[in-house]
Amino acid sequence: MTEPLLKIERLSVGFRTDGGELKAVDDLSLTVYEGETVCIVGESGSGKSVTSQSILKLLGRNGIIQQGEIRYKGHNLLGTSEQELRRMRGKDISMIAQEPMTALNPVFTIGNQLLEAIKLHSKRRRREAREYAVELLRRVGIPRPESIMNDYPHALSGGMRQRVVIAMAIASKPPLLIADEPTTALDVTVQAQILQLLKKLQKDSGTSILLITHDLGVVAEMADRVVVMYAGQIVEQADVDALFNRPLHPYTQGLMKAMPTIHTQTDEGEDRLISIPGNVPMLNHLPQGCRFHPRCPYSQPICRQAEPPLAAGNDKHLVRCWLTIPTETIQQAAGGIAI
Ligand SMILES: Nc1ncnc2c1ncn2[C@@H]1O[C@H](COP(=O)(O)OP(=O)(O)OP(=O)(O)O)[C@@H](O)[C@H]1O
Repeated sequence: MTEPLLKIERLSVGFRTDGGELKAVDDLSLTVYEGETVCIVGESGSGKSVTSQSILKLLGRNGIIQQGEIRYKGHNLLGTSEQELRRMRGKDISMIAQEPMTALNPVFTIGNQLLEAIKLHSKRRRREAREYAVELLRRVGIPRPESIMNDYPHALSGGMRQRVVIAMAIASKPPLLIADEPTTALDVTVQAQILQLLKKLQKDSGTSILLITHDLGVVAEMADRVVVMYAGQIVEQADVDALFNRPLHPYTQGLMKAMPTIHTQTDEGEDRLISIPGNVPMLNHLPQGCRFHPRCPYSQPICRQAEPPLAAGNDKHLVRCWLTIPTETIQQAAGGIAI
């Protein structure tokens, strides 16, 4: 197999806070290969955004990379200067955020901002750049692109703004797109259109996508591989079909039961949402043992005492759960704790 485009190895990220240092991401490893979509899924606060922000060192001032490596085309991003990273942002790796207005400046026209993004990494003359900008707007499905160039962001709907942000993000044809909840702020029908757009762009240009979402519906639609995070750790990682056909971690199983489907409708035809009881633990009050055990319907004594390793279930399917580990191995690891 070829080298991955992006390889994160044993990454831990902390934050200095008034209450001491918090570990928001704990010993996380993942890879993204050329042309594939990897989804990171998990509830709010599980460390998805912190993972993606670490890639281009966009953590706030109180963020600290405690350990690990992030390699893009074999090049260690964590050892890269701020100047070099600034050159890489947009050219090699682009980010699409949840709320398009965070990427757009309300006082400049769409055309100004798109031309700026184009000229940042290419030597096109003004006329060529303008033609390319119009072509990009057309490619992301914006009707009447020439006239939209003169509009200000507030004149567009949320879905159209997100299309503009995507146009800016792909202007320099970056091999890797990081999209952090790109459809969460949009209406359901618009969400589907934006996902279709990302898929089409990927098919046309072979871009890799690291997609962050809390929505398993989005994962089913988009992912080749899935990373499930809980309280800063990966709890399961698998190809999308393997994950949906046979989720191994009780947390993933819970997320799937919480997905609205026709099977969860009541006799009156209303959606009955089954939620996972309890909440994600606070990072400064993590439970001993498995971080999910207080919410887990299958919790055993070992789960309350020792943290399970992330281990191979079958083939490339990884899971962090004592229930999937053979009893003899647990007894050896736990030194005789009852299971
Ligand atoms: N600058 C910061 N200072 C302190 N704690 C932070 C900071 N940024 C993030 N955190 C904490 O890190 C943890 C992980 O946050 P992160 O934003 O990655 O979660 P998430 O899974 O992306 O959730 P969401 O979907 O709500 O964004 C949270 O507990 C969050 O409060």
